[in-house]
Amino acid sequence: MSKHKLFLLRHGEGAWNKENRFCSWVDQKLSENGVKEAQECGRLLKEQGCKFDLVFTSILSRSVQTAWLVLEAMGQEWVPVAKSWRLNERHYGSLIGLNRAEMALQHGEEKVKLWRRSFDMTPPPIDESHPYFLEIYSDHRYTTCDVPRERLPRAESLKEVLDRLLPLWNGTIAPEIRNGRTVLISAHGNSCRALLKHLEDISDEDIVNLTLPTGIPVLVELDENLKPVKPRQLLGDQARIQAAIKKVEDQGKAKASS
Ligand SMILES: O=C(O)[C@@H](CO)OP(=O)(O)O
Repeated sequence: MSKHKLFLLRHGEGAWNKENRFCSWVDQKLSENGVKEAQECGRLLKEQGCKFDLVFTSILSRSVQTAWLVLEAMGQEWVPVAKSWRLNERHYGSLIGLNRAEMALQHGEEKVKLWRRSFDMTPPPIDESHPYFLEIYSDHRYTTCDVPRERLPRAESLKEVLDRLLPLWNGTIAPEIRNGRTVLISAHGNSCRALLKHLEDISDEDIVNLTLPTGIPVLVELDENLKPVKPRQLLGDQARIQAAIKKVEDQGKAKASS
């Protein structure tokens, strides 16, 4: 029997989702469309009568901004929000800033799909010569993490995302849920995929086929052991959701940028 409701949310569209560049740890804000998606999500959750006790976000602005907009649209601005780098988007290493469609042209769509969606492939690490290295590692936010800056990742597979996310899940989020709190996690495509893999025990092979659209709340109903009692539900208009998933998948199709 369902005992707990957990809501996962990939932030609304960011400026680089639109430009089709790997964004990862670069701190892009939401696009105009992303703002609308987050507000729409809040309206939908309000309509469904959701009441949150606690929200978790990453320390990237697009996930924080999404949480604010959702809570504002729900009239639940008072709900406490906790932030952790452990919910950040996957670190895409030296791929950060590159255009996915151009990468598919150069390396093939299969390779880009593996980089984007496989469980244990780590992209080449970022180094000091990378155009976004300084912007990321000199940012004050990374001095506030529970690991020293030198030990923060330089690239991550989905498996490594799950490894850094699990201490937050097991140590903080899961106990709150067990205590009866209704939690919203406003995070990123790959941090949500990693958590879903863990909760639903998705195999390394099958996780390749899980893509999450921006701004669509995912409801996971859990039993007292925090095991899902039914398939996850992506809330909203199902035709729109399928189109939004296809849009994200198509970002990896080969195309020269104009
Ligand atoms: O750019 C990123 O960091 C992520 C999410 O936007 O990209 P992808 O969908 O390719 O994993």
